[in-house]
Amino acid sequence: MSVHIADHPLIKHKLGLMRVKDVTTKDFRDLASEVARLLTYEATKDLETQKKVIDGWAGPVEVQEIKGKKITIVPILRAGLGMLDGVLDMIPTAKVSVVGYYRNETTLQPVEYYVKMTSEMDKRIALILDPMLATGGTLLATIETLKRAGCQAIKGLFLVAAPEGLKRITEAHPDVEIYVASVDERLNDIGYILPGLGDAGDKIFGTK
Ligand SMILES: O=P(O)(O)OC[C@H]1O[C@H](OP(=O)(O)OP(=O)(O)O)[C@H](O)[C@@H]1O
Ligand SMILES: O=c1cc[nH]c(=O)[nH]1
Ligand SMILES: [Mg+2]
Repeated sequence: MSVHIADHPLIKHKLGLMRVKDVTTKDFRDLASEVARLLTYEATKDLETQKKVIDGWAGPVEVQEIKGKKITIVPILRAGLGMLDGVLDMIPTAKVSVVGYYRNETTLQPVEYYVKMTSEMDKRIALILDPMLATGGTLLATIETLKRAGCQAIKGLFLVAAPEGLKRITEAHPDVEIYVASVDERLNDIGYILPGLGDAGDKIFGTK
């Protein structure tokens, strides 16, 4: 399955708090980070582990360690930065590959303004972070950039997605695994998700 809708009570509760009209910047930021942490737990459930023997306090002991591909976290500027701390709390050794897109307000097309990836993208699992998956244009552009860099294993973590954007992504890239706290009702006529969160970037950075 490529779309995983979170079914955890803590995620539902925290997302509900983020939807409050007058939520403060601090609360929105804290909650974005907390939900990102919980989504990371969901998105890493299928990582393989391998056994190894270490020196424990009472002698040799068999433990498990993560095996295989290393992770690179890919926050999409700017709003994706609001999820980065939460994900790094869970995967502190991950390399971070940053991509920057803003959505043209009239055409809703993504405009790329920054890309800085870590080395050996072909050997890594990419974990894309963005609070919002609306028309899907930004995610589509990000996936294409990652695939061009050789990345073969891609997952994306989102707080809220619109059905229209999800359909677009799953049709174009069925191999990409999407983890989302909520799939909302629809897009409005200016490309915002309803009921959604409003402008997530502005809420995280306190702009507007
Ligand atoms: O699915 P789409 O229709 O492409 O829309 C989603 C994008 O829009 C928002 O970014 P925005 O352009 O507002 O930039 P920002 O993060 O700098 O606020 C959001 O954080 C996504 O990146
Ligand atoms: O609802 C939306 C859609 C795009 N970007 C946002 O921040 N919110
Ligand atoms: Mg924005």
